Amino acid sequence: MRKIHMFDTTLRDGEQSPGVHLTTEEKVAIAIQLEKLGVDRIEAGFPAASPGEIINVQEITKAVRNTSIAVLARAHKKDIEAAIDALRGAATPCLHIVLATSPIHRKYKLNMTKAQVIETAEMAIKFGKNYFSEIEFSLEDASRTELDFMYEVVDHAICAGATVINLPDTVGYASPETFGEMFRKVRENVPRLDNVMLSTHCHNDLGMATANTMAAIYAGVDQIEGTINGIGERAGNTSIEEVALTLETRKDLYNATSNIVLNEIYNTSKLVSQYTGITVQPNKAIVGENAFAHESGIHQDGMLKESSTYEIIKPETVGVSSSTIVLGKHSGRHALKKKIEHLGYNLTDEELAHAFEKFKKVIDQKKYVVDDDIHTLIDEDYVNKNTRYELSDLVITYPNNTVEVMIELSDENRNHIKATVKGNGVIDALYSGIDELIGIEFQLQDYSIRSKNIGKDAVGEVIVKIGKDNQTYSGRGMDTDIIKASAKAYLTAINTLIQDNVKQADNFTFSN
Ligand SMILES: CC(=O)SCCNC(=O)CCNC(=O)[C@H](O)C(C)(C)COP(=O)(O)OP(=O)(O)OC[C@H]1O[C@@H](n2cnc3c(N)ncnc32)[C@H](O)[C@@H]1OP(=O)(O)O
Ligand SMILES: CC(C)C(=O)C(=O)O
Ligand SMILES: [Mg+2]
Repeated sequence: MRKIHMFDTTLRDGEQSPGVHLTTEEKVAIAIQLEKLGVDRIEAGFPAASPGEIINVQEITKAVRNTSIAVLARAHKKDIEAAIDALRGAATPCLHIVLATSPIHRKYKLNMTKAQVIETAEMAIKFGKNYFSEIEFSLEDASRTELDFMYEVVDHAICAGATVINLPDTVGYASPETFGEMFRKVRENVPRLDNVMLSTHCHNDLGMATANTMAAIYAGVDQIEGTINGIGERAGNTSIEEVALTLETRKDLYNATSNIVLNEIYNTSKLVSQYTGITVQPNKAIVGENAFAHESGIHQDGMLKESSTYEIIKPETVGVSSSTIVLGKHSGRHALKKKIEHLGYNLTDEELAHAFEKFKKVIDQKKYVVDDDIHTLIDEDYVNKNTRYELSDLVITYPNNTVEVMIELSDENRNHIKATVKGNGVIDALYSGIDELIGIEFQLQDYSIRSKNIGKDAVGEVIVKIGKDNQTYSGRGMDTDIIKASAKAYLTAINTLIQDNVKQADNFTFSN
């Protein structure tokens, strides 16, 4: 199987995203993470851009020793000198020289003839070759360059010493049907390409950066260039994570792989988003918030039965902890049942049908149904109906600097039972008293408390989880008195435990 060389330009083309300016520390932190991700080469910056950029690259070359570091320069002596300065201490440096070749760029931007373009490229590569063994030469705007001229430039560049030839789709003009063909033709017409690496670099102006990159891989390129989260000039670059996952998922088609450590993808995406300030769109492939979220009933049902029905990538593969089931307007009974079980309830089919009917009414009024809504719609009909033990009285005293709780419960036959217990704090005494009265063994797994609104008289909400025989039961209690809320939550969980056993849902996270 072929190995595709992954050239990451998050710190160069990615930093060309409008509004992005990374500090030295941020660039170094991203470079370290890119090395962990397993990219083969990191383009660390454009040293001629500013004295600070030279320092940025120098710091990166100190921190990253096992991954090749490249920098970009125009076909200009002073740009190459800045690159020499920046890469002086690098372990495996690469000089990347760019010069446009398309008629539009030659005429309007460079004001150069074809012969001048070839001469300028040759001079720059030969000058760079005195300092670097690895030189990448990019024919900027290659996808809009005449093929015959492209062959000529590529051949001259290789003769001058280029070790990588990069044919970029600088303005995102290419389409997969013809882009792959361009690489086949250039290989056929420039035999010397067999001795160097052939690369591509795509932009996303028409939303086809990854598609074009995959077409180039299919046509035989050795290296692809891209950025994390697809950031970059204008609409951005090919996103490295999309290519890595396409190779992983479609080995049957591309018969190629990469050195990317897939489960570092999500962490890397988060880091880049945090430092660049560019948020990832929720529906972005692989790293978007919704990439592993399922909202509609038919999909959720399929997912719960067998995740491969609706997921071609397992979230853990890219470092995401789990898929998400989002309860919304389009959700169905299977998802609701799973959610209800996840919250610690076990309903009969009839109760579930009733809860589902109520759920559909609630969702017509709200965009999302959160855990509170589910608790409310079930507690109204179910928990309250099945209550065995209820709090009937509670007295808290503090004799001689200790805590003592007198608790009275009514049981299912409306008999009143009482206990007075000392404890290490009110909740400890309260829960010990309840344990003594009910006499069932279980473990308190979790206790949490929060305020439902603002002010001294706010309603406190307590959620507890208790466990017995590898099963978990939860209970919720609300009261302006948080001790009473604690007692109610504990009793609800105990009533559910007594009533039956409920298995916790696994493998799925529910959004709330
Ligand atoms: C496709 C890409 O992404 S290429 C990389 C783009 N990245 C950057 O430009 C970031 C860093 N750039 C910079 O900081 C500045 O542009 C600098 C320092 C490099 C140059 O600044 P200036 O000298 O003021 O020139 P300016 O950027 O305004 O114009 C570009 C000049 O370079 C020339 N030029 C453009 N590309 C190239 C090239 N590949 N090789 C040689 N000359 C080039 C242009 O024709 C123009 O020349 P002119 O002044 O004779 O008309
Ligand atoms: C420097 C080159 C490779 C580039 O960024 C482009 O052509 O888009
Ligand atoms: Mg680019």
